[in-house]
Amino acid sequence: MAPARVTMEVGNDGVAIITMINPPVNALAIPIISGLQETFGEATRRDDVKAIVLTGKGGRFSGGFDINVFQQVHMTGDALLMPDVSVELVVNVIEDSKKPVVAAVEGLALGGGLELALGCHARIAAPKTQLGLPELTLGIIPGFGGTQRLPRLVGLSKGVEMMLLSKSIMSEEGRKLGLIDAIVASEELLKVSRQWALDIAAMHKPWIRSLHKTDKIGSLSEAREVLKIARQQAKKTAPNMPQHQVCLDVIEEGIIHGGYSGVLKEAKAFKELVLSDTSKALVHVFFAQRAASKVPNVTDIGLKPRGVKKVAVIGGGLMGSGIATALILSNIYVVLKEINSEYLLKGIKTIEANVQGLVARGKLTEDKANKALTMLKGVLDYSEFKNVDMVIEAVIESIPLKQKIFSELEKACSPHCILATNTSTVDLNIIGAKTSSQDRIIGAHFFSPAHVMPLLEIVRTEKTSAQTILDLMTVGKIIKKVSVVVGNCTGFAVNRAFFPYSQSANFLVNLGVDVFRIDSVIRSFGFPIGPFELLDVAGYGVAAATRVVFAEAFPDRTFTNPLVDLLLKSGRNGKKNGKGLYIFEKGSKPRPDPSVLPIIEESRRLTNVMPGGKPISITDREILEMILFPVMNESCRVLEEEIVVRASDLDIASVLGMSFPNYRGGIVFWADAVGAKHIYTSLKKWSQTYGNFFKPSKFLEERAMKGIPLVRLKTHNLSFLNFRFLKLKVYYLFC
Ligand SMILES: C[C@H](O)CC(=O)SCCNC(=O)CCNC(=O)[C@H](O)C(C)(C)COP(=O)(O)OP(=O)(O)OC[C@H]1O[C@@H](n2cnc3c(N)ncnc32)[C@H](O)[C@@H]1OP(=O)(O)O
Repeated sequence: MAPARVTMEVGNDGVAIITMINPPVNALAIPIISGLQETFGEATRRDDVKAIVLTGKGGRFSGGFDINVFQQVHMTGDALLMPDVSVELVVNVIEDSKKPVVAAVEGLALGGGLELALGCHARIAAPKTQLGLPELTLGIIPGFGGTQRLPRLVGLSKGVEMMLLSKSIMSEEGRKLGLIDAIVASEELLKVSRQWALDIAAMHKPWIRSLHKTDKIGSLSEAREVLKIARQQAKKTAPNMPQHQVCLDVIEEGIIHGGYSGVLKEAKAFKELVLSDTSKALVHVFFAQRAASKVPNVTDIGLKPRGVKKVAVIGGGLMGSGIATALILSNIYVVLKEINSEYLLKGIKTIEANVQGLVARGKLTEDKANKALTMLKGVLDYSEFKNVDMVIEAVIESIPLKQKIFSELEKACSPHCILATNTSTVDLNIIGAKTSSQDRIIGAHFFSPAHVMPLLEIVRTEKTSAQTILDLMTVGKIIKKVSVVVGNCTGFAVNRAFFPYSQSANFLVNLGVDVFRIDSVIRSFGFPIGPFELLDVAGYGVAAATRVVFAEAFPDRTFTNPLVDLLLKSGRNGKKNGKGLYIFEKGSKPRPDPSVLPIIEESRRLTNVMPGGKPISITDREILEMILFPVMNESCRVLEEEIVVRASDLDIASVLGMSFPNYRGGIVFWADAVGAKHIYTSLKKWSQTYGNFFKPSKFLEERAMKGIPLVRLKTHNLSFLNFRFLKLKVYYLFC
């Protein structure tokens, strides 16, 4: 690939076209920043240049500052690796240029990319160009003046909303808001932009320095009110992340003391935040997500994905209908098969309700909803299966039933059809045992609700062909899921690593710890709900079924306890019947139900694990550790058995599949920040008191003893990760 560079071409009309070239997104890498300094310098000096147009090559303006540089800063701790762009380039060179500068924006202008455009004197955009400042998702704030210029162009409330929610807008909305001066067809973009620049030079169009605009900010008291409300909301929605409040402080500085003062404060805060633990974790998650799309011997051997246009889904229950919804929303034809018309109708109604739910929440237009529903057909037999490209089986977790279905599929489908199962636990070799199609059998493990949750766990056996894996990954991309390819074992990667999660929470309850306190500790850590509310929401049936599977697979480390059975016996069914450990009432948040306490007491009496029969005394930190360290312990086994390609795959899977807080980087990243030694010593101590459930794995023991980070797998020679590990401060914070 050619190196990142900036070119300049001066036309006969006296307009210099400065183009950033760094595919695929023209990220502002260091050579691009220095290239901009040089070319702008030259354009300013040259007498034949009257005006300047800034653009990006390849239909994308810029995806922002090069995030790889943040990673280098995290590895070295050296914030000086980041050049001073905000004042030296955007203010001094672009905004204060003696020659007008127009941004010709196409495809996307995000983060630092949009900030460069904001520093220009006008912005011309192609239709459907994505514009946004998503920096907060990386644990930082905009650092090239975006906190000051965006509110001055679009208004304070809108600017705050776009930054705090990292919400992009399209150029059409940008035009209405005043962010974009004109929208023109892609082919006309440069022509119109160069004329616009000449018009500014000739004073036919206004020469606007957005940093000096004040008309859209409102009065000081109005601005303070907007910021106050935003602060309160951010406290609730992002309680453990510093960048939200810092962003608001920086905006306020500019409102009180002027835009330039705001720019200076922003630059300082930006550099501090880059070094924060939150930024380290979120940048790690950014790259973990992209790394998951690269699977050795699948995506790097020159295979081309075969088109998957029509998919059959077997089973219209919760999972099947969710999967069918996800497919039709992305224009893939779905044949939904059920065993009788009553179940089929129920499945179709669920899909319709899923689609209408998205309309009601403003996530889908009525037109698109209607179009999606035309992509769905219900059937009761296999006659439509001849020409489907893929089947996804989503029936109950019964091995004989799944084996029967797969034998039937072999006959009903073409020999090239992909045969996928949505099982969350059952070994794929067992499901395909009665077929001779093992090369095209694959796991497509969706998370509930399948049309909403972003993760697709793709399970391969040693016989699954690379083509089959690639095709399913491609379907994942089309339906906007993040695919993580994992190996075949009980529970695969996510459910396997997390099976101790609810068991350790139950262990604590049986040791005398309050159910609702446990949920609250887990929520404070950053999970959206605690393990017991999750139990109520997911339903006790799921818990009972998976408990058996894991108990059979891992009898040495399973904590069996009677709580779910006791709850069921007392007529509680969780959210399903409105009564579990919590009370569920329409229109209000689930409330802890104190009348459940005698049932919990009964469970404690039956398990009899409390030392001396008395409830243990425990801190919040210990509660968190006793719940998450067993998960890390099992994650170590997943890493050791190479169920995942790389440790960061488990990080992204834990974030997207289990809602592990992304600002803690995922389960393995967080474990390394805590330190293998501390995890190992704690587990060892608990195993001596409470038994094998807590016994540390060999992998963890080895890493703890040798001081090697968990992230490093046998097969990878990633010596720099060791370096990163040494640099990581333990950022094990409770907020
Ligand atoms: C000072 C400033 O205020 C600070 C900043 O600007 S911070 C950066 C702000 N910008 C962002 O957060 C945008 C991040 N990027 C994205 O959201 C998406 O990549 C995108 C919407 C631009 C494109 O998405 P999509 O087309 O699906 O491609 P995607 O696979 O994500 O990215 C393509 C490649 O570009 C890389 N890339 C994207 N944005 C990048 C960036 N800002 N820096 C470095 N690399 C970047 C990705 O890592 C990926 O690399 P790979 O092929 O080696 O894995």
